[in-house]
Amino acid sequence: MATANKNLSNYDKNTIPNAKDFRFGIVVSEWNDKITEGLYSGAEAALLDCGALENNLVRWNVPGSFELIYGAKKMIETQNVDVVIVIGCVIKGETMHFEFVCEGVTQGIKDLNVQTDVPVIFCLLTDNNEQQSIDRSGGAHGNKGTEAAIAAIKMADLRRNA
Ligand SMILES: Nc1c(NC[C@H](O)[C@H](O)[C@H](O)CO)[nH]c(=O)[nH]c1=O
Ligand SMILES: CC(=O)[C@@H](O)COP(=O)(O)O
Repeated sequence: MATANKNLSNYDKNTIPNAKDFRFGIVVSEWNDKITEGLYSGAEAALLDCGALENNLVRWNVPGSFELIYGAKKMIETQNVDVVIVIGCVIKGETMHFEFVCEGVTQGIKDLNVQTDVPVIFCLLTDNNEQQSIDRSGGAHGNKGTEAAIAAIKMADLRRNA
């Protein structure tokens, strides 16, 4: 189902574990910061709405989405978090750079999920234009940051009970 047919901000709190006992790392790319701040706001609001404590949200900024990989790795190594959310927005330009950044981040985050014991949630927009990013960061299609926060709570709970 395409995002256009699914509001990314809809969730039922009755189906989500309480987040009060979990510690969240959130790594945010500064590239396209109007978009990434919108994604972060959606994620933060959902985490707090589901019981997360403000003091248990650890936010770091990195220059661009490619640096999300290293930022997440160091977050895991040093901050005693139960789960990490990486937030970025990659918008296609004139060259193949878009493809390499998107694939690189995808593979790097996948590797962290395989090689570490902390889930890393993939909140990366990979859009053809800025309007698609606006629509998915609190606009017409909701907020992928909200979606990522809910996934983070569920994965932290799975890890705790596994
Ligand atoms: N074009 C975008 C980038 N490019 C920068 C890279 O992510 C990286 O910071 C650089 O290659 C240095 O390592 N980053 C985004 O997050 N979004 C873009 O649209
Ligand atoms: C995804 C990007 O890195 C992008 O901003 C690069 O733009 P361009 O391909 O026009 O150099």
